[in-house]
Amino acid sequence: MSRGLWHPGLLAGRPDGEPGLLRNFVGGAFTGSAKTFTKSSPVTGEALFEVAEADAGTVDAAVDAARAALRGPWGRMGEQQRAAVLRRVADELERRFEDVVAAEIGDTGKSVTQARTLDVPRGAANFRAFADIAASTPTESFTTVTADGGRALNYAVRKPVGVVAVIVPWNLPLLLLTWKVAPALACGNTVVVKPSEETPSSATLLAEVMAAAGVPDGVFNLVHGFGPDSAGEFLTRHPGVDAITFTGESATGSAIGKVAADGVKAVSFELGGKNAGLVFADADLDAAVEGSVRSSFTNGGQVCLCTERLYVQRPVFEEFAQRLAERAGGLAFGWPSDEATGNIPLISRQHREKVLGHYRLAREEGATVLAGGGVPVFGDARDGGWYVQPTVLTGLGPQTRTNREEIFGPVCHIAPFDDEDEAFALANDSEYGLAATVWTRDVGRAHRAGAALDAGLVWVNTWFLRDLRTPFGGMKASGVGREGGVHSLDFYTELTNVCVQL
Ligand SMILES: NC(=O)c1ccc[n+]([C@@H]2O[C@H](COP(=O)([O-])OP(=O)(O)OC[C@H]3O[C@@H](n4cnc5c(N)ncnc54)[C@H](O)[C@@H]3O)[C@@H](O)[C@H]2O)c1
Ligand SMILES: O=C/C=C/C=C(\O)C(=O)O
Repeated sequence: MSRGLWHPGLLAGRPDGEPGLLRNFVGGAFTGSAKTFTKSSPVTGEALFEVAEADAGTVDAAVDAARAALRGPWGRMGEQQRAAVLRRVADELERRFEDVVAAEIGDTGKSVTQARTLDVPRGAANFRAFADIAASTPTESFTTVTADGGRALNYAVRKPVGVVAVIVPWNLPLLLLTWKVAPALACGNTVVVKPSEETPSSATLLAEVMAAAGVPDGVFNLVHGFGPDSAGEFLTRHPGVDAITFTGESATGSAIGKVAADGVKAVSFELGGKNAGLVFADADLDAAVEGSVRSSFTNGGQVCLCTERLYVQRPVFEEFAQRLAERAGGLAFGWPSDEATGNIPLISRQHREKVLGHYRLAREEGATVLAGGGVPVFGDARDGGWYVQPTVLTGLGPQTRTNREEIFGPVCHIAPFDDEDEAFALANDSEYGLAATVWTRDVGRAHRAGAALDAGLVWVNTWFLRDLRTPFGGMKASGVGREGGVHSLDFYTELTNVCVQL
């Protein structure tokens, strides 16, 4: 018999008896369903959970519950009261800290160090940040002088959009879910969330947290399932949904965009990337190597912000390439529960096939493999999981598929450049425009990069350093719109301008 859903065995990616059942959460109650699917461990391939797949009727019930809750106590609260509820959610998440860590590791196989320092703290931080932002951001007001010399007062009122569908991927499950749920709720909306089929656990635990924190029934609803012809599509097609916020692949964003257009629904899309890192010869090379190890290999390279294209100025290219390859080869393959673990498994067999397909393609395109390129052998249960070696490639031109397609694994290609203009042009030569990272000691160049690079996020001498008040999102195929700070308020509210003739 299982010792509960979030048992310590998950920290090693192992089951503990019979797989537990993860259920949908509708109108404040957990509900099962006729159909279930199996969630397996990326670490060992063993079955961890059965998950209740929401059918169209369950999605209807979730949307109805969300709509009804808009008219209930939630709809009557002021923003300060809602902020207080969200702070209780953050407190409760922290009280359940080790359960959430176990849930995240069970689903993804990520390292305990990352879960404890990034994923779970950011979950709590998202609720506190948007409680503060929503409760303290003013709206505009203008006095108008009319033709006859009279006066009119204009002021804007923020109102919730209504029922928001939140559809998120598997790579940073709690972080990405709460990054959207927190501002949506802070603005007075109600939500129906659809986590990835690969990562049902932390969203289920968040439903427990919501109930314990006193979030009124129907404000947070959860439906499990897949995309097409399943919970994801039922939700985006639902006429009762007012807005869709989505993080995931660009192709999925495009499919959802078509459906949203039919329903004339507002969308916010955070999509894929093929992010460049630029290392100039004047950079602190130690910092650039360590920063690039992080930016290419964190979370098994499964972060939309990860660097898959590194361009290094010619005088330091050889040294940088050699040092990066050595560091990649030296990253520890521990169990998730080992604090020193540097490599984590990919999320699924299917995703590993995709990444290994790219490793093969790179060789076919003529790449030189400086590190990795294959699958590690453990001699233990992890051989049943979805690990690949962190991989450093070189020798390919900018038009190769390796340098154009998002791989979403622990892999980067490294190529030399001669001057700043060439570096910026190479970085911009992409269908995507999410993030760029620049390593330089030249302060003028740092600012020129910020202006020149076609990316929603430009980091200088750092990577993935986040302030939740700042705009976040991508250009080109990397997204539509911005979230973060007041930009989240703009998406999760409707503004009514009130004009009063004085
Ligand atoms: N820009 C960002 O902020 C950001 C952040 C994280 C991940 N990503 C991107 O996410 C991708 C990896 O995640 P993934 O593989 O889970 O993405 P995905 O697009 O396959 O799936 C994302 C979510 O959409 C659902 N979905 C799939 N098809 C759907 C449909 N037709 N209708 C409704 N829902 C549907 C999935 O079930 C899942 O919950 C990468 O491309 C990565 O770059 C982007
Ligand atoms: O995988 C993508 C990471 C996205 C990060 C955020 O959305 C964030 O830090 O708010």
